[in-house]
Amino acid sequence: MVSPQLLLSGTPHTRSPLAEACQRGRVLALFLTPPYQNSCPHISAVTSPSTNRFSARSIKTENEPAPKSPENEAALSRAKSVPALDPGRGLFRGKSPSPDPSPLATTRVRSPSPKSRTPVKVPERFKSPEPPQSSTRNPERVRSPHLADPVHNGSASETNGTLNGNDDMEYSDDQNSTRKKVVKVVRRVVRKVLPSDEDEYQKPQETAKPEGTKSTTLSRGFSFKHDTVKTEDDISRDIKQVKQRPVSMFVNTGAVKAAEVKKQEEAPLSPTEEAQRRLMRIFNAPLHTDLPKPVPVQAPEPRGGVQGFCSRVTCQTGSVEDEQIALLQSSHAAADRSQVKTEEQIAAEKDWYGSEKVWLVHKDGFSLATVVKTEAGALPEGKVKIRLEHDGSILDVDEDDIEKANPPSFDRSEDLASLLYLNESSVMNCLRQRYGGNLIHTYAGPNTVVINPLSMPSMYSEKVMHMFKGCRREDMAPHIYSVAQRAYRNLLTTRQDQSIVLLGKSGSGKTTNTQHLVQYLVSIAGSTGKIFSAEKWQAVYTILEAFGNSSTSMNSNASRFSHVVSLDFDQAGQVSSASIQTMLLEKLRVSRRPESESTFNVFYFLLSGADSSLRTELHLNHLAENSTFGILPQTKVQVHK
Ligand SMILES: Nc1ncnc2c1ncn2[C@@H]1O[C@H](COP(=O)(O)OP(=O)(O)OP(=O)(O)O)[C@@H](O)[C@H]1O
Repeated sequence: MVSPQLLLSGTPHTRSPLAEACQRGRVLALFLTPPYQNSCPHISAVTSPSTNRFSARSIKTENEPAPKSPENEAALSRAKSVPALDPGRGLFRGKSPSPDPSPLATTRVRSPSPKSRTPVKVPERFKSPEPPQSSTRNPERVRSPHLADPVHNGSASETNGTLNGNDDMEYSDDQNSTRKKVVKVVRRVVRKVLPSDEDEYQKPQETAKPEGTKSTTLSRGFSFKHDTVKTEDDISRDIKQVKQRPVSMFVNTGAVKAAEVKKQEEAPLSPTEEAQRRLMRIFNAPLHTDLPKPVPVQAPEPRGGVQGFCSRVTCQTGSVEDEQIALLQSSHAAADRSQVKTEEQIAAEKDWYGSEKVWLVHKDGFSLATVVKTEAGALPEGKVKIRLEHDGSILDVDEDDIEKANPPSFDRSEDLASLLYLNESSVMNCLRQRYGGNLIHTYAGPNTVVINPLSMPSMYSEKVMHMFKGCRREDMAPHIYSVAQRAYRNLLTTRQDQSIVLLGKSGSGKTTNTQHLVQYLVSIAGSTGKIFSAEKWQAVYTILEAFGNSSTSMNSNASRFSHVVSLDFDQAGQVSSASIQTMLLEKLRVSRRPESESTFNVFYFLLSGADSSLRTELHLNHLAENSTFGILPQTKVQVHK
């Protein structure tokens, strides 16, 4: 299962990559600002461009000054007492946090939007439904204007049926049953002719409606997910989803994916889905047996100079951590060595080129083949004869379906840009070979591709960090720490802003890698007066995650907002302040959450933290026990110093 990829770039900051990234969707960005800059003007480059109209509008609205009103003034005065989330005025700047930071921290990490929110005029049809009218009331008062006249054709009454269910008392039973039948038939026909998303969306609600639950007074054009009475099962299911998260992230995702794959086998796939499945097949396929065996894990001898490997850590103990270091070192050394070829290798490569190896691209991935030479005119134009390597079968295929293969020495190439033949199959083959050897990071020119390992490898530790400290990019194996190191080094040598933008689909590891970047920078650079630390960052992020993360079909702890982290450095190269700006929070999830996905984590945390009297008071006493999330009431408030 797996392998969403993640593209990272650690290049000197310019507006264009960020703007481009933002146009593509949700991104994470990390800015490093040298000492001469007190504020970071680039955040606007992240916030303003967006192709998502809804998001763009909400940002714009939120940033506009609000009209003066008592409420707004109160909000403004509140905002004044809270440090703004300007990049230059970081959360961690200045004094250490007060001993009881929890309420303040929550406010301080808020997106700056509320203080200037413009009241939105809600169109009449989008307003919350009125409470159901009592049947003793005068029907004239509650009747919808659409039903001023008695309706006999059924369809019209269906459109408004839920608005005036009680009004129908004036009809006789016979009329009612006939009407209902007609409504059913019309509804069925309409659904068949015009199957819409909305219908699909409403279907589960109808089936899930518990017996005895009255229809809610909703217009057909808009409905709230929670307007149907939520059963204990629904709530417990949501709780379970969150509970399962820390235990087995990928088992969950895998189960969902497996179910999806089954479904998709029946339905035609979109090009994106098809590409995703092809990717999964490639990464799940066993490694090609003809390829050279992985280089034995052993630390190379430390060498100095520009081309030498920057080896600060030697492996003595043989722990898992050391193995990882040795693996990185040996793969880098092997890549280095591959530039100097022995006579044997040169001869083997000559053979390779002489036999003209190609990749045959097919729907399951690509297969190695050799072009069979034929006489001119023996094959129709545009066709080529090949012999597949794995079973020796001869095929006539389209020229467009083959791509040139690189010699095996390029299989674990550290930089995709250095491949002799740069095509999709060769790139995938290189990534696949590296992934099979536990090497999830690969350079792609100035960028770095990271493949989600779906496990917790020991490639992130202080020891590994130390290995990268002070090194140059060419002396280091590809790693997320080398991205951070390169940005830090550039910052110190050029005194220019640096940015690292993380791109990738949901679940590809943007958040995880941001954590590693921050951790690396703060532990390597240090922090002035310990104002900033990895623990403080983690504490802030815990709160952000509670309010902005939820379980989705792609990721059981998906961030439903974008954020920009800025680190400011002083003359000594230490972190002097940090800030985080959040944007594009998927607020709609509160009122309209997608089927089989949860709402924001904080709701489940609150439920699990409520004591029994509060639960009884709120009629929540039938919910699962407090320990559902492993958060006990007395320990649920954690103060991070
Ligand atoms: N390099 C990695 N090493 C270990 N685990 C990883 C790595 N990258 C991702 N993961 C795991 O994959 C899961 C998803 O990662 P993460 O939440 O960072 O993805 P994301 O891109 O931020 O997703 P979203 O956009 O939905 O928020 C996490 O459980 C994380 O532990």
